[in-house]
Amino acid sequence: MGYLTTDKKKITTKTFSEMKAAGEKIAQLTSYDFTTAGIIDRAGIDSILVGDSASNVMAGNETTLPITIDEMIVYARAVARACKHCLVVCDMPFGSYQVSREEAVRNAVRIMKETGVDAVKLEGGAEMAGTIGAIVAAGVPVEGHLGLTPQSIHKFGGYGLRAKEEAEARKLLADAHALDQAGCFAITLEKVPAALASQVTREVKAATIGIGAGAGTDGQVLVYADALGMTQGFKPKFLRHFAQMAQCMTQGVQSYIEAVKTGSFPNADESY
Ligand SMILES: Nc1nc(=O)c2c([nH]1)NC[C@@H]1CN(c3ccc(C(=O)N[C@@H](CCC(=O)O)C(=O)O)cc3)CN21
Ligand SMILES: CC(C)C(=O)C(=O)O
Ligand SMILES: [Mg+2]
Repeated sequence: MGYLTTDKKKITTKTFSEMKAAGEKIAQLTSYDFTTAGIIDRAGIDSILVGDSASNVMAGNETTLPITIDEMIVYARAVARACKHCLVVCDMPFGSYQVSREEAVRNAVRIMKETGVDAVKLEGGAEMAGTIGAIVAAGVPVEGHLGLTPQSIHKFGGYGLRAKEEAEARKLLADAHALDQAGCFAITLEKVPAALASQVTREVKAATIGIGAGAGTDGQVLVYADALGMTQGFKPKFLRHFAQMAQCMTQGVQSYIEAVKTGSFPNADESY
């Protein structure tokens, strides 16, 4: 865990269960690079997720499917280096845990060894319980992910609301219990009805972290670039912009251009 530069305690998976028990909400954002993660960590976030949304946000892909474990490791290592306080979780990318239990454990161990993150996260329900159990048994904390699972986009055919029918809701509840029993310390609930997310939250030991899952979960997660208003075309109903970074950056860039073009930058003080 190492020494911290301020008095704020390092957050662990145990802190998550203490926060759940105390009813203290958990705030998680994604991040993929050293500079941004440092700002988010020092701002006091509880957890950073190195999401496979890096595939979209960092690499410009349409989906999360193409990102590789080697790419995730580069992002995760940079984030882990920057974080002194928050719990850092790394998404296992598509293909790195579905083939076999052995390969899943090998890749989870590799992420831990090569990045310095605190935990891994993977998508799926009861069908992943055995894999999750094996990763947890190897000593690696696992966060689950239910509801809208973007790595299965081609199976579902869209990013619509999940588990709105009774049968799907019952399946999600059973999946949540399976993940809980497999030893997940947390479960992401993405784009599901608020009432269902609240029920899962009441019934499982794991801390639930919602995105488009209402206010009843133990915590919330957003892609940082969405939350800070950088991804301007993306505005699902669940998203709130907490800053207008695209506007702010545009103004900064235009000031720079203007200063270069007019010759006001660099001035004498900025020259040798
Ligand atoms: N920038 C970014 N933010 C995310 O939240 C995110 C990613 N990228 N990449 C991976 C997944 C994909 N995610 C998504 C994608 C779409 C919606 C969504 O609600 N889209 C539409 C509605 C689509 C529909 O109803 O079929 C929208 O309203 O924008 C939500 C989460 C969440 N993740
Ligand atoms: C949106 C969150 C939960 C995620 O999985 C990601 O950013 O990859
Ligand atoms: Mg993800």
